[in-house]
Amino acid sequence: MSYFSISNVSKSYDNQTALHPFSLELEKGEFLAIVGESGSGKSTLLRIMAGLEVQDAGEVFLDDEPILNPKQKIVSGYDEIRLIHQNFHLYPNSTVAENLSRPLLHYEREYAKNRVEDLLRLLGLRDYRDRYPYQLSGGQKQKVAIGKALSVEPEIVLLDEPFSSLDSIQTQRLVSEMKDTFREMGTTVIFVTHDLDDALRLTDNLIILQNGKLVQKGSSKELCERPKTKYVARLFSPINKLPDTKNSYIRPADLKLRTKTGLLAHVTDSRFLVHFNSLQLRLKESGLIWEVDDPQRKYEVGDRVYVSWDEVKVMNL
Ligand SMILES: Nc1ncnc2c1ncn2[C@@H]1O[C@H](COP(=O)(O)OP(=O)(O)OP(=O)(O)O)[C@@H](O)[C@H]1O
Repeated sequence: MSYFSISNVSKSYDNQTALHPFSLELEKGEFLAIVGESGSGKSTLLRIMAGLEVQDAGEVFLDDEPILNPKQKIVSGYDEIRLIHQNFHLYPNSTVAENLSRPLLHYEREYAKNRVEDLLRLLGLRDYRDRYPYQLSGGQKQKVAIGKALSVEPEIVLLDEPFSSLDSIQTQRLVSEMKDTFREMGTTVIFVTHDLDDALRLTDNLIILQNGKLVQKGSSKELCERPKTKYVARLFSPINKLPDTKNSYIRPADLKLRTKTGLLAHVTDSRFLVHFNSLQLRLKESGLIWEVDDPQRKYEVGDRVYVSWDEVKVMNL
């Protein structure tokens, strides 16, 4: 059996299925991101993994030991598996160093002291050790919250959208810093998020969850090039339906714009984006509206263009 193993775990609330039978095997030190829209069952799954939620069926094992749920264990949860979410709690009247040492009250004093020093170094918070939470930025507060969870040296860290209160630049920086910290500690990490970009900053090992079901597992390249469903395909870009087909689609970046040969269309809208212009086209014959990338910024609203593509780029979903 793998280091962390989830076997056919499922859960319903009031006869509504939140999680269909879900299985997963992770090795020690592995990083995994679970991506899914709101309500797809991500938090339910993490809470079951952490022993904080009673599942209807299935089992979770860490190092061959069963993780017991709140019905089976008096004090629910485990020091070895820490769940970190957005609504972090810091002690407002305690400094950064005191916040980090609070979970270590029952540990030997010397050990606790060294552990806090290690965490301050790992998290780049040494200059802030004597500050109070109100004197910190949102990103620094979140780092202290993550540090609190890491103080007891968990084997597994479950991140439940912990960065959603931060802006995207803070999130990018924090995710890459945390990645180094987790690597240095050898921690196994599962990160759930609705944002594929955030997920990819941590790892390329992805699971896509939709309506409580695992729809696809793989690297970003595999999921982008061979998505199994429209939902997976749309995580990477909009998709355009080919005329006169039932389920064939093409991505805006895979379309070529020409002044001759192809499907005739008119440019109805153009947006200037960082790396290309995003055009909206109306196809003459079918009337379909398509999105097309124009990396050369060549076309303008009202232009006539011809669109073509490579058959290998067509996705049948
Ligand atoms: N305690 C509960 N009682 C009843 N229904 C619940 C409960 N917790 C979750 N659900 C339902 O289960 C489904 C999955 O919820 P869950 O919170 O796991 O999804 P999620 O992917 O984490 O969503 P979000 O990203 O919005 O947090 C949702 O339909 C939700 O309404």
